[in-house]
Amino acid sequence: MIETNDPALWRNFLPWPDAQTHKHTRGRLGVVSGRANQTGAARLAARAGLRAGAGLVRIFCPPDAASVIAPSIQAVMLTPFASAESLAREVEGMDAMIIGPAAGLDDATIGNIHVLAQSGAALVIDADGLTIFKGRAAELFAILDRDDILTPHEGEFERLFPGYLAKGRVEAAQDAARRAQAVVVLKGAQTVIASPDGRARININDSPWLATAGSGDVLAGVIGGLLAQRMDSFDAACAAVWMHADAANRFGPGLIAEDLSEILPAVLRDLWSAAE
Ligand SMILES: NC(=O)C1=CN([C@@H]2O[C@H](COP(=O)(O)OP(=O)(O)OC[C@H]3O[C@@H](n4cnc5c(N)ncnc54)[C@H](O)[C@@H]3O)[C@@H](O)[C@H]2O)[C@@H](O)CC1
Ligand SMILES: Nc1ncnc2c1ncn2[C@@H]1O[C@H](COP(=O)(O)OP(=O)(O)O)[C@@H](O)[C@H]1O
Repeated sequence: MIETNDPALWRNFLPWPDAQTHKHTRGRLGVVSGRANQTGAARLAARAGLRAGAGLVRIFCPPDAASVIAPSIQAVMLTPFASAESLAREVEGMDAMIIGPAAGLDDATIGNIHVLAQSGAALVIDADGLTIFKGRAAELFAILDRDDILTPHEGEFERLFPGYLAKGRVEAAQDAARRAQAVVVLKGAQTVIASPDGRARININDSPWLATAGSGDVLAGVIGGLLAQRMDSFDAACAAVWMHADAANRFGPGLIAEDLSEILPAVLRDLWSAAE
């Protein structure tokens, strides 16, 4: 069944803090950064995750990237790691992890995804985290859980699910979610969100102003922020896609990826006011 993605479907499941909440109970989100010259994408995702309400957000970076990232973050925290084994130790206790934005197309990214899949955190896998599995997608699908989320644009989708798009975007995303046994967010005008149980929603508030570098990294961050707060993965993906597009529509001309996280509070405020 295909539904139109609408706040009425998930607004009452959005996570809000209450008097008993502290930052650790609100949800811990981690983002894996690329090397020193590729850190912007992780920073965009981390800030968006914090804005989406994760209580604590930490970037995990290769050692050479630490001195680049440290001066450009404030509330977001930073932990360098030197190997997949050390990443495995450092991410203990994380509720959700994002990997892929500018992660690097090398074996280290594959090794890092393998250890994150064992970590107990819900995963958002985007960008290089998808592309690196071109020609070996079964290896990725074998380690995913049903609460993990893949966020391909059409180019990345074709690398993991060759030929599927010939059936049309909705059927392609549904088949992909069944094949991967994970939630699939097929990005683009009218983003399709598909669950491994066959449900699918199509987003219709998309904004062409989102066609700008880094906007997908911000979407990964919003999804991760909601996941870290233990929102159901399919609903979190639907909510994040709608909120991301709503932020872009509110900003309009001149939008760059950095703007999206700054508009998010207004989007959240309206959803909070309307929650029952
Ligand atoms: N501030 C940053 O540090 C940013 C880093 N980014 C990262 O930079 C790395 C490389 O990004 P690239 O843009 O080269 O990689 P892509 O995989 O996005 O693009 C490579 C090729 O894929 C095809 N493609 C791209 N988008 C498509 C679409 N929507 N539909 C169909 N085909 C499409 C095009 O042929 C393109 O040349 C990624 O890891 C990405 O996460 C980007 O997210 C942009 C911002
Ligand atoms: N023409 C468009 N209309 C609506 N949304 C778009 C359009 N182009 C891109 N987007 C959205 O912008 C984001 C781009 O993500 P992505 O391609 O991963 O970019 P990046 O890798 O630069 O972050 C996605 O959320 C996608 O749905």
